[in-house]
Amino acid sequence: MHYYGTSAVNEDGHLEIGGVDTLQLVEKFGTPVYVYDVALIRERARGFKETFERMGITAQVAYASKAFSTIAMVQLANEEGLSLDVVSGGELYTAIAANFPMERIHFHGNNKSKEELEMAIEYNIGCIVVDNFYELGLLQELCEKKQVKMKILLRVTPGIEAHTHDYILTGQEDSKFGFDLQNGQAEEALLKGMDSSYLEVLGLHCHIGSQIFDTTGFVLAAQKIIERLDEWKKRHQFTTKVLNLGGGFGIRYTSEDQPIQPSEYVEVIIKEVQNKAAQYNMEMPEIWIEPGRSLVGDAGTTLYKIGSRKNVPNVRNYLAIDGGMSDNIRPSLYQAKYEAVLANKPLQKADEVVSIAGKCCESGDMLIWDLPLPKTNDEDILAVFCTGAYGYSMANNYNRIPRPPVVFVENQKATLVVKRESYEDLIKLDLPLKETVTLKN
Ligand SMILES: Cc1ncc(COP(=O)(O)O)c(C=O)c1O
Ligand SMILES: N[C@@H](CCCC[NH3+])C(=O)O
Repeated sequence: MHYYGTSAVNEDGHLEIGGVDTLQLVEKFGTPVYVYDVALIRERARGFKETFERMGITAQVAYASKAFSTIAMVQLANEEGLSLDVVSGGELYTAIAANFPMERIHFHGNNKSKEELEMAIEYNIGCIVVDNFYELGLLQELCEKKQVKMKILLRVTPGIEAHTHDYILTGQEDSKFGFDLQNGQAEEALLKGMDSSYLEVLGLHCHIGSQIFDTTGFVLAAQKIIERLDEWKKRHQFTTKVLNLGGGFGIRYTSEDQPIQPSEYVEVIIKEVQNKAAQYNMEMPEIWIEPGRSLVGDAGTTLYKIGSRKNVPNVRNYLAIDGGMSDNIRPSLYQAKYEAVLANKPLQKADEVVSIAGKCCESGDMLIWDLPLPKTNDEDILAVFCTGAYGYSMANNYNRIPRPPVVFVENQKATLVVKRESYEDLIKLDLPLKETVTLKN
């Protein structure tokens, strides 16, 4: 079994994380519960930042908070000197509540509303990553009205097909995101941005997809963008201050995944930008990146209680846990795979193969297929590894299942950072039939 970060088996033969026995966590916080290894998040953040520092590159490492956005996580990102990528008013609001420095916030999204843009302007955030012509016009209008100048990056699609699941591919021509670099739209957007007295085009952004293991896509994207920047320098005297190459660095969920170290992705990107910049006699831009999954993914473990079992003779043994697609939708959405152990006896030899079913009313609510496990009793605790990215952030209340709490562990200490949702929370926004407002014609 692969143990991530501070995860280990302790003297009592239990899984521990951050020096805390997971069974104690279960006793205190119940199940399901998301547990985060804070030391591992810090290590990952430092891995990215130190590589830029070592190679003498001015950079921003922006945590893509869509992967896992809570006040405590945003504060942790701030403690580690990261910048922050937000994609909605809600993520921005979380950053505001966490007192995150506004100048290090970058606002993304392919359909930011007028209200969201106004909020970004009001809080004077670091920059807006403009995605399309509609937004460019709207932002220019809002900035003019408020008589402010906003820094922007233009998100471009370089026409790269990275090797990953179709739903998380974003750099190809046929994408809902960004200005196309090849068909002239990116250049048109640049001219509009340069022409505006209320916008300052800091540079370009691209994000080719998520859970990518190969550096080729990043290299090709950097090449294509810098070639275009050279043309724009000649034609429009535009020099880019910033080149943001997005996130998407892959992590290990199972033994099928073989990611490289975060530092290796960064080194390859830096070297390519340096080579290309030298080739075109271009000033070296700042390099920004936006890792989400690779900062928090393997730091998260979800603990579940084992419940019912259904054996279909000669077919399959189903073992159900007290969560499922409501706290981790990734297996149902992307056929994502995970590894797991019994937290109360991780070293015990497997003696059967089971499939872990969630408790939602959906046949597709299967968390792990064909997992070798020791014979289980109900009340055993299943620890599913690597659930730190897009688990809590994509959690939902399907079947009115309350979302689990989030606990940070570090140096033998556990801190509750998100409370468990209660049944009262679930109905908090509901109004009884008689009190609802009806609109009459
Ligand atoms: C624009 C942008 N930046 C950053 C990310 C973070 O990606 P990941 O979590 O794969 O690092 C995403 C998500 O794919 C994204 O769309
Ligand atoms: N939510 C996706 C990644 C989407 C990345 C956001 N652009 C996942 O869990 O893999």
